Amino acid sequence: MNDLSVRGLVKSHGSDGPVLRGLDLHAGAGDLVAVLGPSGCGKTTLLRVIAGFLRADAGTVTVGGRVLTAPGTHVPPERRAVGIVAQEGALFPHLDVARNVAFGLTDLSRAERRRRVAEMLDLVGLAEHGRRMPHELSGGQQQRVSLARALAPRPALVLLDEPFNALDSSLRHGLRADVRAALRAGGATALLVTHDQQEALSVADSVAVVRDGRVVQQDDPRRLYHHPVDARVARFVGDAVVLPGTVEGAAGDRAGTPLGEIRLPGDASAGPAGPVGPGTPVTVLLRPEQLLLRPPGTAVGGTVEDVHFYGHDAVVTVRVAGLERPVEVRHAGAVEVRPGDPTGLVVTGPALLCTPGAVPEPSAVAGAAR
Ligand SMILES: Nc1ncnc2c1ncn2[C@@H]1O[C@H](COP(=O)(O)OP(=O)(O)OP(=O)(O)O)[C@@H](O)[C@H]1O
Repeated sequence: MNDLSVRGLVKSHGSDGPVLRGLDLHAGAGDLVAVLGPSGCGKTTLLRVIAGFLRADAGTVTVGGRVLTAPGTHVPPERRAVGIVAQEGALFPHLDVARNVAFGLTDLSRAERRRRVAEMLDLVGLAEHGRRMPHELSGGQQQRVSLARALAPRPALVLLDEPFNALDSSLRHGLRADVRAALRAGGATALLVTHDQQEALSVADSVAVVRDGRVVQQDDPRRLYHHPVDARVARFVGDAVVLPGTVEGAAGDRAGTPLGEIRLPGDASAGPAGPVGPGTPVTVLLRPEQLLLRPPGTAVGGTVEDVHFYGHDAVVTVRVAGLERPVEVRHAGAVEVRPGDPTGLVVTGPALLCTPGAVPEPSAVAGAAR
């Protein structure tokens, strides 16, 4: 079984401090794991170490129990059985599509090679394009060929480095789903590097969030979104509404906030600063979709400041007494309110996170910067 295990990986480029600082990551056999992190956090460095293009300073990489990188061990890239899909396809421009896909199939007979190429082109929906040259293909088609080429030699692991980056958003959406389906059908374990959280959440079986050269949380997409380990992860994988609050109730399981009383998540009473008792100031995070508009006078009152219509939904910003900045409400369906209208607001479900202490500046952030 081709599971990938990365343990304690350390890597510096030259004399600068390490880019990878003891990174741990796991991908089950056949899983697609997204590596998500901001630009410069070390995602490409991680892929290059796993592919064997870079030597690690410390740590191990194993695939299916086979040690590829470890102290004193460095299997060369061509012997790792790792397929790579680069940012812009990187097809050989002088070879047609079929020859590009056949490139790594040197061990097969001519007939077997032809069969495998046809199978791979079929898998990525390009069965009729074998004789085309790369420059005769769209960007999305080139990425499909690149995936077919990577999968053709039946690699144990496929590494995809921001493969949809150069494509426009309508194309990205369709290609993501096709790539995911092709990877599943091909049965390879895959690591997809991206800085796009929607991409990570929508295609991956699990998402590893990288920060400062380490994986700070690896979880399935739903758990990551609903149970982030800290506020930075919460705000990196989605928009957040940040509110000041005060713990209430003998059990310390609720917080009073300018948006009313909010239930705290299960483990909130033992935050990083220790047990949080009644009266303690806290910072409460919600997802914008937890806020609902209600008729004025029936809930916490506010004033509509702005309405941004996006077709499938609208974002309504509402000013509420006690909050320095307006909150954003994601509203599905017809939007009846206009700037200046009074409105009511309710919070559904428990807080996403609760941390002891006052809200860091700015004090109410909706759609936090990533
Ligand atoms: N060959 C190199 N020599 C020196 N520094 C490097 C080298 N390659 C990368 N770096 C540095 O290492 C850090 C991590 O780079 P890396 O490309 O791994 O990040 P990334 O997360 O993939 O970024 P991006 O999303 O922008 O591609 C950056 O600060 C980068 O400048």
